[in-house]
Amino acid sequence: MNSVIRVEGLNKSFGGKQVLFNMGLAVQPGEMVALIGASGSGKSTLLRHLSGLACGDKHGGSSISVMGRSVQSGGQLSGQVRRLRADIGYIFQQFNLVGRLSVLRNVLLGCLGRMPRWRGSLGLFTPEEKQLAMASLERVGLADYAHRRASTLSGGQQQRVAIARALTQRAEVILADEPIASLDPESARKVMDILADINEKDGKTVVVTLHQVDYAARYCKRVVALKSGHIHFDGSVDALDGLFLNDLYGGDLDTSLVLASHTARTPARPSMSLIAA
Ligand SMILES: Nc1ncnc2c1ncn2[C@@H]1O[C@H](COP(=O)(O)OP(=O)(O)OP(=O)(O)O)[C@@H](O)[C@H]1O
Repeated sequence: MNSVIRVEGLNKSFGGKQVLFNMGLAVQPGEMVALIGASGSGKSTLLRHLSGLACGDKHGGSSISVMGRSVQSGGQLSGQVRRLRADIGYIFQQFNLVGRLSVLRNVLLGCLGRMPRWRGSLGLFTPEEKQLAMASLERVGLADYAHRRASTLSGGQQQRVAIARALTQRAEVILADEPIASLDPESARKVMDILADINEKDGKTVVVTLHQVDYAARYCKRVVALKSGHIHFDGSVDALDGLFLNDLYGGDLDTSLVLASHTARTPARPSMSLIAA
């Protein structure tokens, strides 16, 4: 099967300090992969390279492609990276919404990558685009909030708006960088439920960086663990036992939490219809 994301030989340095080392990664279409690792291990940096928000070092002949199209190679962004970004939805820890705009306007911004620039700059969206944006808001349980200012929503709601924007973008690949790091447990669960639903029902490929290993265990079958800029482990979530996590995090982790949720993973997650604002 052709990988939807392929990384080969990626090195990255900041001011002479190398932070990613010869990374290689292949993600298949429809996978939901958790990127875990201690703070500073390189998770966000790797994710930023996948969408061309950062460029690898020139040496080492690195290459990154998404959906068979080059994002960058040899430390240079591809000329088609802007077009390619239309297929990549990026979810940020701090949501990246325009607070003074309505929720619906924010979601419509997802259309910009696929419409003529002049129409985008005038904010002229077609009825079909508005319909898609409303359907995306419905999907994340926030249709009733469409005309509210984005800044008036809670953090969890804003993150769901950001996901609705990625849905409206019709992104095939969703990269989520610490999407639940600043959310309370209930909001975090809703956000992860939505990402899992999009992965399962729409077959979108999801790569999500997570600090909370219990969420990785609950929502992802595959885990890629980074340690000091190296891929330390890439395989089944079943490997997440206490010994493994102590080694990865240097003992700075409550593994009882992880193992409890890992074994309690079997009960089905609530259906999307149960996700309320
Ligand atoms: N723009 C930058 N300039 C200099 N150093 C950077 C920059 N971005 C990241 N780094 C360094 O790269 C390394 C990896 O950082 P990164 O943010 O990718 O780690 P992380 O695993 O995502 O951490 P966290 O979980 O805390 O977000 C760290 O040493 C960090 O200080």
